[in-house]
Amino acid sequence: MTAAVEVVDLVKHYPKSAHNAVDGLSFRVPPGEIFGLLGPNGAGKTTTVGILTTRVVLTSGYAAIGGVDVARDPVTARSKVAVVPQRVNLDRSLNVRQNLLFHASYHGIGRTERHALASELLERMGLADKSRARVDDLSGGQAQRLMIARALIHHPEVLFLDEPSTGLDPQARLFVHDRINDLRAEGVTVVLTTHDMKEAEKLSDRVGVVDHGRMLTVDTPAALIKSLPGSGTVDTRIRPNGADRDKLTELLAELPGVRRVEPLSGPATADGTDPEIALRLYVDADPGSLLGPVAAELHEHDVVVSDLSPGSASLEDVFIELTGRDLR
Ligand SMILES: Nc1ncnc2c1ncn2[C@@H]1O[C@H](COP(=O)(O)OP(=O)(O)OP(=O)(O)O)[C@@H](O)[C@H]1O
Repeated sequence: MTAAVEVVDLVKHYPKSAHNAVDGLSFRVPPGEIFGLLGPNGAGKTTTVGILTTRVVLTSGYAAIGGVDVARDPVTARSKVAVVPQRVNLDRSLNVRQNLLFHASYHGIGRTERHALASELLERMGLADKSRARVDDLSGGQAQRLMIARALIHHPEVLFLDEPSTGLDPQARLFVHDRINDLRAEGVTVVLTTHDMKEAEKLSDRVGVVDHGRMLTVDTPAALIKSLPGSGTVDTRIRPNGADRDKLTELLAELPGVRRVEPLSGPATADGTDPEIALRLYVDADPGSLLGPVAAELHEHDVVVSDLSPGSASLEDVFIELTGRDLR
């Protein structure tokens, strides 16, 4: 089956740059998949999306949309893609509906069809009553929904969404997530770039983690989490009661089945002398089976335990494990 997106040994070198922004990147997205393209700041995601949407010229390698080579036939490739950027780039001189009509006419859609499509998309994006509103009068969430409507008007095969819910309130975010899931049902391929690991985990069929212009791993969020050493967790909130915190952390880390222990942020007491602390234990064993031994160890050192709960690692843990904690 022809891939919706195919990238092979892709390289992008910006002039005067000391290193390649994209440095031998390869991945494949089958039609109808929601693919999360993840990576730290500067990893090369925007550049890759820029190449796939024909806004950036590749240095070497191959990039194709629905089998169309973006370097050889950018016009056809462009007709198959749509982009929803992070920043609002609507035409402020046009009203809401006109933004859609103008975009449809740019893509050669006839008058009757473009009016019907505009009405349908405004309805679907919850903007029917904003049809004549000025772009400047839209909220952030409404502008985002209008950009998604605009992106969909020429029936793209692949939709690139850049940080789709940054700055949206929970209601608007859920609405956008539901619409993205609708696209999956309709067979539209979605490439999602986001720094929100919860969003990526929730929406993506598979994710690819990029760093320094290279693909580190590609798999389903569940498989990536499962592959993480210590993919189970035990969270505990304790008051050390005078016990040495570093020593406690060491003792917990030495329990059989515990791989490592990390502090989670937690509230401190007013005087700061004996603050309550929250720790996360990453465990190889079944997290439930460790609750007893952890409680016993803490009890032995007179520590007050206010919470002890089993859980599982998250996509964020996978991301940090792969790309490290250093700021970029
Ligand atoms: N127009 C440009 N000219 C020169 N260097 C660039 C240009 N655009 C990006 N870069 C560099 O290329 C590298 C990759 O940047 P890119 O924007 O693709 O990363 P990103 O993963 O999208 O980052 P972010 O998550 O911050 O958006 C970075 O080192 C960046 O500084």
